[in-house]
Amino acid sequence: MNVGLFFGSFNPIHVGHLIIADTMATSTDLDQVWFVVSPQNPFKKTKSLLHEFDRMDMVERAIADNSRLKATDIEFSMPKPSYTIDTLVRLSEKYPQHRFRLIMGEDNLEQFANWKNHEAILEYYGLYVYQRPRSAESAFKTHPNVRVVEAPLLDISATFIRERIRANRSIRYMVPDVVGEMIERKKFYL
Ligand SMILES: Nc1ncnc2c1ncn2[C@@H]1O[C@H](COP(=O)(O)OP(=O)(O)OP(=O)(O)O)[C@@H](O)[C@H]1O
Ligand SMILES: O=C(O)c1ccc[n+]([C@@H]2O[C@H](COP(=O)([O-])O)[C@@H](O)[C@H]2O)c1
Repeated sequence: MNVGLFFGSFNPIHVGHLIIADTMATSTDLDQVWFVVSPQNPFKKTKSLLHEFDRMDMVERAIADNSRLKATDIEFSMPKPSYTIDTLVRLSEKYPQHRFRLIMGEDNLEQFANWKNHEAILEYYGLYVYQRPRSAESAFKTHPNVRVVEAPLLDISATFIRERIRANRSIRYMVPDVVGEMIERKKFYL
């Protein structure tokens, strides 16, 4: 199977993430998209970052009814901070039957040259890039293993959602109902 990997904190997962993942899974040769939930980075501890198990739980609930979307907690047991190339290698060892690619917003291409072994990521895995509202042109877009995929632009972020919750404002339609209910029940981000 061709599997696209979508990395993130998902604090919480929102419609911006879900629409990209579903668009990638249904308009390319990717058979599935897996959300790779990043653990708490020991160097980047922020008060609003929920425990990794709670973020994973929200992702799993959000995608439960979509057979093309999956989630993995593989980085929870890896040395922190986890480098993307190490996770790609680990996943390829664990699932030799799958071919993994990296899904990335155009904005992340700006820093991509500084990533650990980014040449190996390009050569052995490849990138599926989607447009973002604000991002500069990147030379990586013309690389033979970089594919630009058309997807809707949704200018929404987990930061914006957390701010709305703290201000007691509605986040309806910004996250799936099951995620909104869990956030409310567990009093997350208040
Ligand atoms: N609205 C969106 N549309 C497309 N991609 C997004 C959107 N929001 C975030 N992403 C991308 O999804 C990946 C995971 O995102 P992340 O979990 O950091 O969410 P976030 O909404 O950017 O969070 P935060 O606001 O807390 O930084 C990142 O590569 C990020 O660039
Ligand atoms: O592997 C790397 O060198 C690397 C460097 C910076 C970022 N990343 C990955 O890119 C994603 C977004 O990172 P950040 O720092 O913008 O939250 C996240 O999944 C990181 O693991 C990866």
